[in-house]
Amino acid sequence: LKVLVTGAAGQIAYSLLYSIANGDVFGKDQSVTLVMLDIAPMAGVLEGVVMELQDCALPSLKIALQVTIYQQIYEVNLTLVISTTTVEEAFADIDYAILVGAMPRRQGMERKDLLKANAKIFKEQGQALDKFAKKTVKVLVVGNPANTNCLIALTAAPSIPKDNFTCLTRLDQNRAQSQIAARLGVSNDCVSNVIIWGNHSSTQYPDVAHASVKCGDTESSVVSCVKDDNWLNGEFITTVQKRGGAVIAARKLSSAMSAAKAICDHVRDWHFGTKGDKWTSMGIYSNGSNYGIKEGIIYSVPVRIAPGGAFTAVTGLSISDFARSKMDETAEELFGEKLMAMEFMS
Ligand SMILES: NC(=O)c1ccc[n+]([C@@H]2O[C@H](COP(=O)([O-])OP(=O)(O)OC[C@H]3O[C@@H](n4cnc5c(N)ncnc54)[C@H](O)[C@@H]3O)[C@@H](O)[C@H]2O)c1
Ligand SMILES: O=C(O)C[C@H](O)C(=O)O
Repeated sequence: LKVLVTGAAGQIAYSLLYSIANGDVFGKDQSVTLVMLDIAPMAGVLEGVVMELQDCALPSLKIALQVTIYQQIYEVNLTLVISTTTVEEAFADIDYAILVGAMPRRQGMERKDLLKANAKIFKEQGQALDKFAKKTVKVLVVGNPANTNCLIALTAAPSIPKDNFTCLTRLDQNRAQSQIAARLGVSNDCVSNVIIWGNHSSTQYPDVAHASVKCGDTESSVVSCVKDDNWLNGEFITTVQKRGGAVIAARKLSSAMSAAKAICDHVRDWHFGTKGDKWTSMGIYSNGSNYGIKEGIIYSVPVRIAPGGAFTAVTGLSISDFARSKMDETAEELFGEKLMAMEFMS
């Protein structure tokens, strides 16, 4: 497997690269060529990250480690990591593109305020995917605003199927799941089937109407266990919607460790599939057939994934009037971002 991580000298990648190299995403027995891309001024930092990866002396490594910085090649553990500063090299024949590289927001900004700065990165990288990547490449867009950047990349890569493009809302799902687990005093893995609808923004709708919690052998609905609709329809939703901002206010930097963990969860599920009747949320291209969401945006919905990566949106879930209005509000924001992106691109 050839796996590209962009923004490889940045703070999310600092956690993410370790997990991939350690076999936590594709398995310990899968050999992976890890391609690390950052912009030329970051080549020195990238070199330091590669040194650290080498110094981890990871035991299970079938991961390819070949390092090419300034034309130097280091061989590590008889395997190869390629680190590069050119887009052509980075995107050649890749199986996964994890597109992290982009400007993060600072305190007081909304994620869509980054569109002007980041849109052109995703146009260029969409074009590179179109030209150099395998046509089966699976693309995960993380850089914000993630949904609209994903749409920009997809539009610039017409030779790659639309279903190969996703954006990250797993961090929101993990946040929602952990809020519920904490409220009920259970461990996080007891809670399942939380849904994130729509945009990775403060209009997203974290929905627990179909979520369940497992205590021992019994599985019950989250709504019946929490027994507090005011909290579920109020503070719970706003906490999840605003969590990214709260982390920025506290850390003066946007989330990185939890973002890297969510990327690993997203890619692992996309690679190996979801289990049984469980689902997960991902931003996917809306073709107009799911839950009345119009065509032409990247909108987060629950999906089930087959081993190997084919996913289908979960259909037939009942949608309350409250949910309907939240789902429409976040779709509307995405159509607004799409218009803005088109202006910046023209
Ligand atoms: N979707 C999510 O859940 C989620 C979560 C956290 C952060 N993010 C977003 O992820 C992005 C990265 O966050 P970070 O904290 O790692 O930022 P960072 O500033 O620490 O790192 C970003 C890296 O990207 C590099 N970069 C910039 N332009 C590039 C290009 N054209 N090609 C390759 N690399 C490029 C920068 O040089 C830098 O090293 C931000 O946009 C942030 O808002 C999204
Ligand atoms: O909030 C941000 O800007 C970073 C990231 O999207 C997050 O949700 O933590």
